[in-house]
Amino acid sequence: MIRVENIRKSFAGKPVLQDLSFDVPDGRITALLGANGAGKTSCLRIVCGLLRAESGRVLVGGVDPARDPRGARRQLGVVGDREGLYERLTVAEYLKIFAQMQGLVGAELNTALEAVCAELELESLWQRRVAGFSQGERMKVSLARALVHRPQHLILDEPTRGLDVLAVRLLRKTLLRLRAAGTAIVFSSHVMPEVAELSDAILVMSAGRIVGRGTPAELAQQSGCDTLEDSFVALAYGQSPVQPQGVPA
Ligand SMILES: Nc1ncnc2c1ncn2[C@@H]1O[C@H](COP(=O)(O)OP(=O)(O)OP(=O)(O)O)[C@@H](O)[C@H]1O
Repeated sequence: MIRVENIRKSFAGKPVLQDLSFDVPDGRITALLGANGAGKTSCLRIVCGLLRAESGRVLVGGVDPARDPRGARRQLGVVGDREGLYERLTVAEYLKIFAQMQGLVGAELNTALEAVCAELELESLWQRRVAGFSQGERMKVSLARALVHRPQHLILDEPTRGLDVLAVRLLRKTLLRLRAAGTAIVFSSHVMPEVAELSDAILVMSAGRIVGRGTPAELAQQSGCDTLEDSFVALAYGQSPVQPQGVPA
């Protein structure tokens, strides 16, 4: 489980996360849904230990990434907003380095590489250099890097950005398989259908705060709206749904 307790963060005196608290349980997919600049990436970077909160605490499987970044990283897979792929390496070389950095060696290393290659359908890319890969191919490699050490927790920052339908389907299939295996998954997005379809719980973020949480049905109840999009607009911006022309509000 990932636990976020009362985290605060400012940049140049401007608060971007304000007393944020939530849990991401094992075997569940949680979505951070928010407009541009709501604070999703900053929040996920703090959970990964890439950014320090000014106050509050994060626990990843009981480990605080601010105190024990290596311990937390062993339990975390991260698909970030910046890909960090090494263009000159083949997929096999690249994933081997990351698996070794996670402490895998010998037969365990080979088994992990074979498994991730098969699960993410990477066979045809395995011996190719990353330079020149499409967006979908790059996402597969990023996801493979995040999963090669079989982490208990997975964090994805806008994972479907720029992907075509087949790549989105593979990602969705992978996340559902991991959820069934008990992985705690949190992803950020502003794509409503994707969030509605994939997540067990949605955290609506606005200006660094959580302004709604629950399933799409629970958010609809909280906001008095019918659709997730209308619920989001009502909760994040305090606006009523747009009425079709000719229909009184
Ligand atoms: N390193 C930084 N220095 C200064 N300001 C920053 C920095 N990182 C983020 N911010 C600011 O913090 C706020 C939240 O940014 P963040 O990237 O967390 O939002 P987001 O919800 O992920 O947005 P998007 O959907 O556009 O990716 C924004 O106003 C952004 O400009």
